[in-house]
Amino acid sequence: MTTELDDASAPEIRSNTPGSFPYGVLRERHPALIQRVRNAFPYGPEQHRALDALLRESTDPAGVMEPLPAEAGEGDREQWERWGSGEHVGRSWFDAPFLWAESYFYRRLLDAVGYFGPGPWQGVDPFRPFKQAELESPEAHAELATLDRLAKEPQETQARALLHGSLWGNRADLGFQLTRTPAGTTSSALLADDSDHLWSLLPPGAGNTVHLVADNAGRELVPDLLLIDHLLRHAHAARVILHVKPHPYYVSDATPTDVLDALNHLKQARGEAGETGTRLWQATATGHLSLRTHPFACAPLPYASMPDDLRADFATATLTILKGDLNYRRLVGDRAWPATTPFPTPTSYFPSPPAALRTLKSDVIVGLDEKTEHTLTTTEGPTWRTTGEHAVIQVRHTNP
Ligand SMILES: O=P(O)(O)OC[C@@]1(O)O[C@H](CO)[C@@H](O)[C@@H]1O
Repeated sequence: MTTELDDASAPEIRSNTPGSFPYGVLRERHPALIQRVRNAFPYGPEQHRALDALLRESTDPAGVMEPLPAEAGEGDREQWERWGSGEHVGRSWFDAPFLWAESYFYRRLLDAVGYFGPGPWQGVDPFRPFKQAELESPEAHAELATLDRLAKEPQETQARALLHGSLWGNRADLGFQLTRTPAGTTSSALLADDSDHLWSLLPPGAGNTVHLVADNAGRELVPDLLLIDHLLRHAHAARVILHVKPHPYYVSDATPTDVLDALNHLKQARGEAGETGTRLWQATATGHLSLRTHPFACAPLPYASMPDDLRADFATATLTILKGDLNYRRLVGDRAWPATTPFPTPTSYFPSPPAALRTLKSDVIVGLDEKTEHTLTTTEGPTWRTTGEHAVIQVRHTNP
């Protein structure tokens, strides 16, 4: 789905420029993450050796991507071949597309800690302690308590608050927190706000199907579930399909276990939050809310390359809500687009109207007006793209 035009006007982002955001992710964020994972589990010498090797290999600008280990199943290898391992393995981590290198890093990290087994660490999510701590944080409990007050507000106010809760929940991303400096003087701001379009696509009682492609677990997934409950309860959606990752990925990305944790967290809460948890639990039993774990959710590729079965699934949606930074990169393509590129241009291939709810945590951005881009660049320098202080709600409201 990549055209020569894309390559010329919007080259793919790579990590080979010292001082750039992607270079920092490979050189600083990944080593910090490996250290956190080591500290969180009593891994044995085998896992520590594998982590050492991955650290050396992936942070050395002269290092090359090693292949998946021999234990990786035939199916998995074939899948990674389809996703481009033949082209990138054996070459520099820094010269590969940033999206590809990052995704492969997570796949290799899971291997290093024995996630794919066999062995005692098989299936043990190396990021689970961080996700759980976040769910149990005072902030997470305080957020739930505000629901009792919100329930007394008019429905429109509730809808707006829950949409914004889901959007800004994306700031609570554990990977991002590894190297984020405390918020400065800049105030958080929505740089594009198509929320009226979003609601206009979901008239109540129209039997709408909403797909929500989740991002992080914990303090992002909980507000996502609250938004889903609102959509179902007020008939903006007759049915919601929640897409999560089939296995751990990008530190805090949500898996089915995380959905279960979040639902239990809600169900066990008092007041409105508890009632929401019970309703969502019932919605799964009746099929009004269902889960998807397509393998492509962990692919190192943009959605423009999605397989036919996933394309057919998304095509059933009245609206597909894509959460977070990584989904944004995959939706528009991880490319140095001019920031003023209209949002419908790089998303024209998507088989249903897409809505991106994203806080800005990487360089990619489209759909801004010239004045906004100019003001941000002159007042904040290039970091406005990556601090997570800004956000967008962008909707392409037409079918392809
Ligand atoms: O998708 P999310 O959770 O919003 O963000 C993922 C993220 O933290 O990971 C990448 C760097 O590691 C960046 O693209 C982005 O900031």
